[in-house]
This record gives sequence, C-alpha cells and structure tokens, in this order.
Amino acid sequence: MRPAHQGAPGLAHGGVLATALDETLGSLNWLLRTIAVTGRLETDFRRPVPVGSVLHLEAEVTAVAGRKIYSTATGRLGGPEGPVAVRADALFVEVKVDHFIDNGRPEEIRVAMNDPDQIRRARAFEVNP
Ligand SMILES: CCCCCCCCCC(=O)SCCNC(=O)CCNC(=O)[C@H](O)C(C)(C)COP(=O)(O)OP(=O)(O)OC[C@H]1O[C@@H](n2cnc3c(N)ncnc32)[C@H](O)[C@@H]1OP(=O)(O)O
Repeated sequence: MRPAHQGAPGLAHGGVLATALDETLGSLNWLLRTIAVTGRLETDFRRPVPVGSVLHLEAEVTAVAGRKIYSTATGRLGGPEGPVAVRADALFVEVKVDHFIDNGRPEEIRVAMNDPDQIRRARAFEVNP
C-alpha cells in the first residue's frame, strides 16, 4: 500500500482495497479463458490496512453455473500467513467481446482494435488503469 492509496491518515482507502480485490478476482477469468465482468462484489473490511504494509491477495473460483462465475478473495497483512484484513465474494458474468465494443468509448475501442500486437490488444481490455 502506497501513500497514493491512502484514505484516512496512514490507512488504505476502502475503495482502493475493493479495487485490488476486484482485480485479483477478475484475473481468475483469464485462467478460465472466459471474458467476464463484475456483476456483484461484496466486501468485508476486517482490519485497517496501513500505508506501507504489504497486502497478500489470493482468490479462487468457487462455482460456475452457465454464464455465472462465483469467486472469493482474501487479503492478508504482511504475507500469506498474515491476519485477514479484507475479503470479498464476487459474481462475474460472462459476456461477449461485443460488450466492450458496444458500450466502451469509441476512441479507446478503435485504438485497442487497431493494435497489431494481439497480446497488447487483449490486455487493453483487461483492466481499468
Ligand atoms: C477481451 C476482453 C477482456 C475483458 C476483461 C474485462 C475485465 C473488466 C472488469 C471490469 O472492469 S467489470 C466493470 C464493472 N462491471 C460492469 O460494468 C458490469 C455492468 N453490468 C452489466 O453489464 C450487466 O448487468 C451484466 C453483463 C453483468 C449482466 O447483464 P446481462 O443482460 O448480460 O445478463 P443478465 O442480467 O441476464 O444476468 C445473467 C445472470 O447473472 C445474474 N446477475 C447479473 N447481475 C447480477 C447481480 N448483480 N447480482 C446477482 N445476480 C446477477 C442474473 O440474475 C442472471 O442469472 P440467471 O442466469 O440465473 O437468470
């Protein structure tokens, strides 16, 4: 956690922690080779996370039902054996790539689609920087 992630003095902002959980959970969809968006993200903040601390994040898929992917993530202070600071349960919903083409701002979609580097093109859709 860096100073830019601060909310209350010296502590990480809850929205930043939720973003970190969402990104970790979203990475699972790459492993499933499925394009999916967050439909629901339920977050528990169990301990304050100090600026300067390391948050160890892990996530797993718990179930897949049709287009619905259920997953859970845990963030521990300091490392994999540290105390649980945050956790989240999520539902991702599988979408076609058209979801982004139809709903995204045309300028960014055009730049991404015109990139001849296929890996960079796919990554352009991956995260909100
Ligand atoms: C190559 C590209 C790679 C791209 C990777 C991109 C990763 C980006 C990650 C993100 O930034 S996600 C950003 C935040 N999320 C969104 O913007 C999603 C906005 N929501 C939507 O677009 C739609 O609501 C959504 C696609 C999630 C669902 O709409 P649909 O019309 O496609 O499906 P539908 O509403 O029929 O829901 C499908 C199933 O999911 C269930 N569902 C959807 N949203 C739910 C919800 N919030 N809570 C509980 N259940 C939900 C819904 O009940 C239904 O269940 P059943 O199949 O059992 O009937």
